Amino acid sequence: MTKPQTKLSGAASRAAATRALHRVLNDGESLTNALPAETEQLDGNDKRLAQAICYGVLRFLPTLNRLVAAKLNKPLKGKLSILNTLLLVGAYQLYQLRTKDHAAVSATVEAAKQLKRKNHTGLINGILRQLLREAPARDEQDQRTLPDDPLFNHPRWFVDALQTDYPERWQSILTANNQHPPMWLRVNESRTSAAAYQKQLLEQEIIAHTDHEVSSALRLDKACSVERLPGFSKGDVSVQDRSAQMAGFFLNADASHRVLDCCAAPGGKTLHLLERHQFTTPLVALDVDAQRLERVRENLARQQQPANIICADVADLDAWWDGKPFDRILLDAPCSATGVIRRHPDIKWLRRRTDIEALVSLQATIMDTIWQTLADGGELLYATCSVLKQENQTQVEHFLSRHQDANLLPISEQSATLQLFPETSGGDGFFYARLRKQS
Ligand SMILES: C[S@@+](CC[C@H](N)C(=O)[O-])C[C@H]1O[C@@H](n2cnc3c(N)ncnc32)[C@H](O)[C@@H]1O
Repeated sequence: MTKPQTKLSGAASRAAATRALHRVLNDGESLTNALPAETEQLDGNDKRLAQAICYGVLRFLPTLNRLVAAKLNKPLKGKLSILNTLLLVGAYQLYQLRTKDHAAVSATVEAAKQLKRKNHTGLINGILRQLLREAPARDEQDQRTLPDDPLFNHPRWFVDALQTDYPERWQSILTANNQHPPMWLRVNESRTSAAAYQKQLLEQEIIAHTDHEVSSALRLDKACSVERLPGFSKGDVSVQDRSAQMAGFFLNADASHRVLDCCAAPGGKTLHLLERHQFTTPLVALDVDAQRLERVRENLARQQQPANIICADVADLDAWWDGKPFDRILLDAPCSATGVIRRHPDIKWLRRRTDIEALVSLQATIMDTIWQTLADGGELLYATCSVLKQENQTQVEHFLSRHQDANLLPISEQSATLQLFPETSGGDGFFYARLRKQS
């Protein structure tokens, strides 16, 4: 006889979350890959629960690790390390989810069986019950406050880097990184306005807010599935953070320009450019990653937009460039992604200090190479979703010192370049610099 569905599915979501987290924490895989692979078989609610658990555990990993480690006689290592991950999953639920305590404990114990650790259900049950006994009372939001972490649940190297770069605001950046990001939409302004689409959303009982700076942006009060968004399938609207939407405006393109988007996948910014301009010469969307380029193709098909898609290493000009200069180049560079930790908390544990040096060097190589393909008088928009100066201001300063024919064009009347932080605008951490080639 099959067991009652509720019990089984509750355990399945905890087991799936544990496996996905284990792939991230032990195998170094990204959550973007691991989570869909592990939750494929789950229904909608269980998928959402597994996702919430994974994000939460990654946001508060050091704190949860400490809570669990204090209850273990010896660390759970090697083949038993999956049990440690399961305990993190259990501890997170007890502190931060509204699930009834007994349900959270029993579903997590049941998950141990699904993870083929039947012999350890007693251990899991005992530790979770100990944690529960010692946990503080639930607050008005029905949550328990997790103990503070001196590094705000971030790796030491990153905290050090932020303290150096931003002595005034490093703490608020770290705090913001552990919060849920809002869902932002980009309205296709060639078809409708953000204000008009906001009204359409309201008819579906979806509350959205316009943005004082980014005309295409709408922030949703509550995230929802894209199927609920009117006109999503035909490209009336896309999901894109407000900071990322700025690229489409800062590139300063017009329809007569020959445009290169040289790190284009998965195509969010390419599409925005195509929505904004009916280019007479097809925009070139290039990326080195063939799989990610498939996403560009899908996105273009959804919007029925044309582009010249090229799979190549942008630094290998012989492989892809026809020698015709570009008037505008968007370089949305490969970067540490430290500005989008809210959306990808796994970045905190996957990224290493040494990766930054390698990324800075790759960015410089790409910038130097594509500068050759820019027309005299043309403009390059350099963008990253990083908050580290090395990849941003310092990178641009070094570029300017290497290229006497490059001038920095101010982003606004107030600032030469723009560094956005996750805590200020409700958008992600992003950096923009506009560079013009002398004619
Ligand atoms: C920040 S992502 C781009 C996001 C994209 N612009 C968007 O808005 O959807 C950086 C991209 O750079 C690509 N990339 C990294 N090294 C590259 C290289 N040498 N040549 C071309 N693309 C590269 C990666 O595959 C990745 O898709």
